[in-house]
Amino acid sequence: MLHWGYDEHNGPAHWKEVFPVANGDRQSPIDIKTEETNVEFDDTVNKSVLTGGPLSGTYRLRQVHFHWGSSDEAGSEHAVDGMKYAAELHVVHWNAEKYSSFVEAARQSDGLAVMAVFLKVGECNPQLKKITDRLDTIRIKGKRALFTNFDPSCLLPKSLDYWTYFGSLTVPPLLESVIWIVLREPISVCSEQQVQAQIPDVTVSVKNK
Ligand SMILES: COc1cccc(N2C=Cc3cc(S(N)(=O)=O)sc3S2(=O)=O)c1
Ligand SMILES: [Zn+2]
Repeated sequence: MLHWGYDEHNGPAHWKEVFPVANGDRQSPIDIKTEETNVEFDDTVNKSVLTGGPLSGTYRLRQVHFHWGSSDEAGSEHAVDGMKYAAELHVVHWNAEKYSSFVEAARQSDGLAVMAVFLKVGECNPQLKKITDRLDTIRIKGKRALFTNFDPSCLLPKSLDYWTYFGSLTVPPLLESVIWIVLREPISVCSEQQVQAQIPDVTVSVKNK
């Protein structure tokens, strides 16, 4: 396998040939089975509130990127009760309190925290417009768009209910260093905001200056 990808010759079935951690016990993505998961609440106060979530300490924003597929039915990486969404937004952070660099953090079991937000096709999303308007400039895999003062929290849905689990990067190097926070409520994107990338399933990264 020359370089990992999503084709027959270099797709997920082959990744373990170069990244043996693919056979690990906390590989992502997973299919979230809601009937088996409790949304965590801190019930030590008189009304249930989510406090701090699963993270101890603060995780520094590293990058935001999307995953999508060649159809609206199978673009997300995680699934909920077997159902996939049109796309999935990942907001990648690293534990800058405990580790001195992102690459070092990426090798630690509590080094990374990625918030995943599902995208469904519906009304146009004015917040997402800041990114989708720029997708035309990064149609080719590997190209990057630089944004200044981009606050990813503007992309979040109303409810911050989430599922969380200890997992991995979903693409090579597949490091088992990610605390996943998967939001239950999807955000919407309209078809005009979807750029048909020349290579489906390409992951584009948006990096702030
Ligand atoms: C040592 O080089 C490293 C170390 C750690 C991460 C990466 N990266 C490559 C894959 C990858 C996968 C991500 S996902 N889809 O699970 O959110 S985030 C991410 S990355 O940070 O760009 C490169
Ligand atoms: Zn991702």
